[in-house]
Order: sequence, then C-alpha cells, then structure tokens
Amino acid sequence: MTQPRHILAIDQGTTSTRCIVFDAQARACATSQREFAQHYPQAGWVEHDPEDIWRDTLETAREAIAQSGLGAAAIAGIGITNQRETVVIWNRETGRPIHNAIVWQDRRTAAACQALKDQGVEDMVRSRTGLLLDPYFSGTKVAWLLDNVPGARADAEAGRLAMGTIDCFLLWRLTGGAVHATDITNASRTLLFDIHRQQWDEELCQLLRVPMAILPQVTDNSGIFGHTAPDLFDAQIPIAGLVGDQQAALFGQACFERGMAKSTYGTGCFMLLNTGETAPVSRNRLLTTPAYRLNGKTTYALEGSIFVAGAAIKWLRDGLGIITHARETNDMATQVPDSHGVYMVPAFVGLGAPHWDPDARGAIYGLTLGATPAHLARAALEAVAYQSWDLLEAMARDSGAAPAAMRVDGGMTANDWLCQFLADMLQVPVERPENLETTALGAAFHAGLATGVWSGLDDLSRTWRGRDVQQPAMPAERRAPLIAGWRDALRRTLTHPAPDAA
Ligand SMILES: Nc1ncnc2c1ncn2[C@@H]1O[C@H](COP(=O)(O)OP(=O)(O)O)[C@@H](O)[C@H]1O
Ligand SMILES: O=P(O)(O)OC[C@H](O)CO
Repeated sequence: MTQPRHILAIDQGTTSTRCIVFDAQARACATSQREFAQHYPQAGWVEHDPEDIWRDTLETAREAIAQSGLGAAAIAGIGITNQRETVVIWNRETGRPIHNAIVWQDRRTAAACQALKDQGVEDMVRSRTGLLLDPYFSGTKVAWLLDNVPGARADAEAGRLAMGTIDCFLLWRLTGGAVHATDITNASRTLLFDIHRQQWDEELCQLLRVPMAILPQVTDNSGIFGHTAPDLFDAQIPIAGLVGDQQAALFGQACFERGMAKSTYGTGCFMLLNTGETAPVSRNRLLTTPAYRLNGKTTYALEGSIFVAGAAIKWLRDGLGIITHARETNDMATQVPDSHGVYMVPAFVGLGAPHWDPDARGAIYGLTLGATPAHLARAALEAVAYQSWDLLEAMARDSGAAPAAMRVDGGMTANDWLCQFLADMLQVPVERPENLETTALGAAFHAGLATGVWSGLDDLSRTWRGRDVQQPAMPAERRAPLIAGWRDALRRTLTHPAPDAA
C-alpha cells in the first residue's frame, strides 16, 4: 500500500467543532462542522458540555473522512487544535467529566485572582508563566471545580481525577483513555507551568491549590502521541499533532521567522508575534507564550488577547436582532461615511490585553437620535480594529518595532471593509491567505511533520499562498481623531486607570 499522505485536522473552537482533511499540498479536500451549545448559568459564567464536544468531534471526523473518499487507513495522522484555557476534569476510571468544562471567557474566578494579586505574587507568576492573574487562564478554574464539586478535591488528591484542556480531553477520549498528555502551548495557559524550565511548577500548584496528581504529561507539538482506539474508525490513526488554536494559526500562517505576526479574528481576536528563541517579559501587559516546540526546541511569541471580536457581531444578530447574518455588516459599514460619533467598547466579558480589567462591561458611547443600525454595525467592526491597534502599539513598544505586515485569518476576515479599516488603523499591510482555515492547517502541519508528509519548516513555508493585501490608505489627519475618540471611550469604560505604558 502507498504511504498515507493526508492529514485530518480537528479544530475544536469556542462555538464550533470542525474537521478538515488536508492533502500534501495543504489543500482542504473535505470539511465537516457543527455548532454546539453555550451555557451561561450565571452572569459572566460560560460553560460547555464536554460530551457535546466529544460527540461533535467524532461525528465531524467520521464525516470528513467519508467525504474525502479516503478510508481511515489513508490518513497519515491527526492534528488536534483547540480553544485554549477551557478546562475539563474527569474521572480516570470511568472517563466521565465531573462537571461541565469552564470556558476561557468565564469570569467566575475574578475574586480569586484579585485575592492572589493582594498576596503580591503577580510578578513571580508573570516571570515564570508569562501570564497575568486573570480569570481567563485555567488554573483558578481548576481550583474552583475542585472546591465546588462535592468530593472532587479528595478524589484529585488520591489520583482518581485527571484534568486537561480540550486537546488533552480529546486525546484521552480518542486513545480510549490510554494517554493523558497535553502540549506545551496548552500547558503554558494554565498558570501552573514554568515556560522557561518547561515543566509544571510545584510552587504555583501549591499557590493555586491544584494537586499535581491531576496534571497531564507535557509534550512537543509534533510527535506520535498515541493511536485512535480500534472501535472509532475503520483503521487506527496516529495522533501526531497537538497545539492551542492561536499558536496553530501562527504556524498555519507560516510565521516561522522572528518578527512575523498574525492576528486571528474569530469569537475573540488573538495577535501573536514570533520572538524566536527568546521569551521576552512584556512591559506592556502582553503575554509571553511558547509558539511551538519541535524536537525539544522552543520558539516563543508575544501575544495580545482580545476577548470579543466576532462575538460582538454575533450579539448584533442574536442580542439586538439588527442583522440576520454576520456578513451583512460589510455592506452596512460601507453605507455610512463614518460611525456618526458612535463608539462601542465590547467589554462584554471584561477586557483582555493590554488592559486586563475583568470587571469592565460593554458600553456604547456617542448615541444621538441620528444613530442607525448601520452606525452600530460599523462601530462594532471599528472596535475590533481599534483594539488591534492597541495591541500592535504595545508589541512595537515591547519589541522595538512593529512587524512589517500582519497576516490575518478567522471568520471575520471574510469582511473586506474590516480588512481595509484594519490596514488603515494598524498602518501596516494586512495580508489575507488563500486558505483562511489557518488554525486547522497549523495542526495539520504539526501532524504532517511527525508523519513525514512534510519535511520541515521550509517545506511548510512553500505551501503558504497569499490571496490579497490591503495597504494602509487613510490620511493621518483623519485617523488621529478616530483613535483619540476610541481612547476616550476606553478610558470611560475601564474600572481602573489605564496602566502607564513602558
Ligand atoms: N463577514 C463577516 N463580517 C463580520 N463578522 C463575521 C463575518 N463572518 C463571520 N463573522 C464573525 O466571525 C465569527 C466566526 O469566526 P470563526 O473563525 O468561525 O470563530 P471561532 O473559531 O471563534 O468559533 C463569528 O463571531 C461571526 O459573528
Ligand atoms: O475558539 P477561538 O478561535 O475563539 O479561540 C479561543 C482562544 O484559544 C482562547 O484563548
């Protein structure tokens, strides 16, 4: 039989799960996708049912393989990429989760984070993990589960429970409970992992009250981590790539050189800048995060995380009912010459980088009787670009220079108007790739490296194909007052004064 040359990528995102089969030219040849339920048990809380995630993963994987016309035996490997920080705890014996997954957007541990800050440990946590004390990250969510599910803490201490981010949970299920492992990009988002020594940190585990017995083994991004259980597909497939979704997008965009950057516009927006082998501590409240580890060698990135991007467009549709489809916002934004002074600060779940204000809430300023749905839609899109500018500015201050270009991807980048406004605000060319599914592609790349479909990073770089480039075109005298208006709206929304920039 000929050597298998296709890869199945599993992209388990915040609102949907999709599986894509890629060929050796990095072209998608089959796709299957499902949206799944979001649970909001209290204001600021967000949960997912891990059984929904598992069911959708298995069904979409089977559908994509069937649609490709290939059998499972023709799949060289599976690459898993996932919404990061979202955490599940399950029983090792039964494999059943003890509670719903707590999602990255969930704010229930804001008080726990504040209590840790009051102990004066944030600088120590930052220097070891590259993160800040914010409910976004998994560690305080794990402690919440152990404290609130009856019997969980005792079970965890006795080694009966396992914890994992979604990659880890899916790897466990796909291997029939044989492998409890996660990769470095996911481990690094827990607040429990030292990104310099590259191991779980005993002191941090004690500080966050997480027993080390529940933690998974930490791996490179590319390697053979296990095989699918015999009853799942018509052949056992190696699981050969594991990577958090934003690091996957950086990899899928072929940003392998120091100084290259990408920004992904889905539910949230995540901008990552490759910093090479150095892990700089940000002076501007950005995160330092491993981008990938191959053969034990780590490449790092600076990251800016915005919690709400496309989610604001979803709110225009589902909350306000002023649009029927997200794509309508493109035409609405072009129907009006400007936002009519309307600014939206989409702090629906607090604000992430560079402000880190979990208590801020969304606001709309500048409403007059002349404001229309088109102005609101335009303000929601503009907010995404203004927030991106805040990140880029922080990155440029940290690294000495802005990247030469920004590679963009994610569902929102189908919006041409947004891409041009982004270029105008960022003042760098905005490059869209031919394949907008860069997250899934990044996971496929990792799995393909481990299974010999691709030979190395140069081979992967050759597969990257640009679709178009938006050049900055707005005159400075028009841009400056827009940014000033945004800054003013932001200042009115923050619950604490903006930290001084370094
Ligand atoms: N043409 C568009 N204009 C603006 N927003 C869009 C457009 N198409 C999709 N979106 C938004 O993009 C998001 C979906 O992007 P996607 O990358 O699939 O997200 P995720 O992976 O986070 O689930 C949704 O929030 C949707 O509202
Ligand atoms: O599911 P996405 O694509 O919105 O990504 C979520 C991020 O990984 C959260 O850190």
